[in-house]
Amino acid sequence: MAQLLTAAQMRAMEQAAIDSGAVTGLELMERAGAGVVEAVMEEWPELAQGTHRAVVLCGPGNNGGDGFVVARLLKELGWTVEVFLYGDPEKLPPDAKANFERWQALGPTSDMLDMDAASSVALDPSEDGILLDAIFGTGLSRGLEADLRLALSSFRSVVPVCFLKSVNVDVPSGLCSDSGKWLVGEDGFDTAWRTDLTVTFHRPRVAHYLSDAQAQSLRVKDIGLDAIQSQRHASSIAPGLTALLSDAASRTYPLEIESSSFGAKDMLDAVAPQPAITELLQGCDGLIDKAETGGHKYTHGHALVLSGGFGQTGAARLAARGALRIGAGLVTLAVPGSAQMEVACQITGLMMQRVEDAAELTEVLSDARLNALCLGPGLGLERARDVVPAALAFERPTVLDADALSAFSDNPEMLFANLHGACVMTPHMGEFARLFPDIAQKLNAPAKTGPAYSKVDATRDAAARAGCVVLLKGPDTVIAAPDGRTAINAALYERQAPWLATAGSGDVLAGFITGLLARGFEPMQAAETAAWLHVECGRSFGPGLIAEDLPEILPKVLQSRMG
Ligand SMILES: NC(=O)C1=CN([C@@H]2O[C@H](COP(=O)(O)OP(=O)(O)OC[C@H]3O[C@@H](n4cnc5c(N)ncnc54)[C@H](O)[C@@H]3O)[C@@H](O)[C@H]2O)[C@@H](O)CC1
Ligand SMILES: [K+]
Repeated sequence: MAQLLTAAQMRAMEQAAIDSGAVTGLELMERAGAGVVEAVMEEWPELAQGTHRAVVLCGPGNNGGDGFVVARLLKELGWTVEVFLYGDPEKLPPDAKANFERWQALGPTSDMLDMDAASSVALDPSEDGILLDAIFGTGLSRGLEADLRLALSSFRSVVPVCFLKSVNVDVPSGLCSDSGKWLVGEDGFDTAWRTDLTVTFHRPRVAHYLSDAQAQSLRVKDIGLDAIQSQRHASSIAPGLTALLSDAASRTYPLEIESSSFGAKDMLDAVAPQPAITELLQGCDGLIDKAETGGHKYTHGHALVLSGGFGQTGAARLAARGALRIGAGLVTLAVPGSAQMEVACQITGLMMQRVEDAAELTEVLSDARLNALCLGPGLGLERARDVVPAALAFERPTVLDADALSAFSDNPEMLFANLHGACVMTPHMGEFARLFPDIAQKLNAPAKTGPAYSKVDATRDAAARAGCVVLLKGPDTVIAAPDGRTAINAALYERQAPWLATAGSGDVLAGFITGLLARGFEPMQAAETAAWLHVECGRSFGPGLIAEDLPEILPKVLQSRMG
């Protein structure tokens, strides 16, 4: 678990620390610069040996100030350091200016817009090292102007020629730190580029987990705000925004901020996956101890997974297997007559029930022990339009995926009218855009100014409109509840699991969520936990993964959490 901060929140925390008198802005900047140097050495231990080369690009604000600190520290280590500035040194804010002046005592600063600046760097490819982007951080307010973009791309073209690693201070310049969007300039162009390393401070920004096209690696360096904050009153206020990274990560206690611009509504609470995971493992213990405790399979819930017709049952079978593996006591596949033989030949451990249409489903659901439903994988559009309203009428915990969403593309209002608070919708971006066209349009529109409308904003808005949990898939899966609680399950950086992009993977995720709903997890918790475990399964299996492997690797993942 990691708590994520917006630019405004980070600024408010820094300001509160400075106002408390415990630290100065200059000291925080020094720690930030030292943190960057430390992160670079950690990322590439070979750079910690001997001397190397740094090309440092500084901007007109405090991000640039961090850059001047890095330049000085590396120069003191004996590195060859070349510094370029975008902007007027006279207009630098006070802390950045102080560090500019300290750098000036050690070496020159050139104009970054000088046409020959980048080519002079390229002339000497003799030493490896870093290209440091300290142009803009959390203060970026609009897209980069064309002359700066041109200069930046010239410097970037030097990177492979000179064997440099590309490093960003805080965020890559041009990326909106609240939304993960690359802001476009007046001419509609942006500066998108995937770099080697981003070094940020105190806590990650929201953007670090919202875009997979920014940096290969992310390091978060402590600048002493935790130590200051532990001397102050700690608070946590919902609704929260969390990255579901690891239940082993440290707990966070946000500073209590008195600034009026820093309202409770924006505060990020630490809604960790820890409680959910713990509960799940206790559930597994319960299964193991079933004989002793007298537990019964019905006490672990009974999930019903609706299947499509003949030749279309694979997706539902995958979902059902996922639901069973994650701990539902019983899982039944609801199958039309045409597909009964096909399903019967393929399943073990699962049960089967003939459900031809909405009327038969209504009859089957009169059994109140069927306490979680999965609608969508392989269901078929026509069958979905028939059975989905009938299923939703029972107001049981329900996952809606794939065809259960696509079937209502032409009339999303009809679906929304039937949804209830115990539902979890799991659209991918295409399905999302068909159900929430206006929200998707807002999300996909190029942004010239920040903070831009983000995937977090879009998922929250969709959850509020639908009145249920929405899980919007991607390498940066966002999960939001109608009350504003939000989590990002990011399969980025060290949690990358590209193998999850395989046919049927989403069906298993729907099954995982359904299984947890059957176990009594509340919808948000079920979606968060299932999404987290889904990525862990992908990581655990590794290359060669097919969807069938996901439920089968789950026991190993769960056992590893039991320690
Ligand atoms: N506030 C603090 O105490 C600390 C801040 N730190 C650093 O400070 C950064 C934030 O500093 P700032 O708030 O000064 O913001 P930035 O340094 O990101 O940039 C702000 C400046 O850039 C200008 N600007 C914004 N977008 C522009 C564009 N597209 N074209 C041209 N100019 C543009 C603004 O008018 C402003 O002058 C953080 O990202 C972090 O790197 C760290 O030193 C830690 C301590
Ligand atoms: K930067």
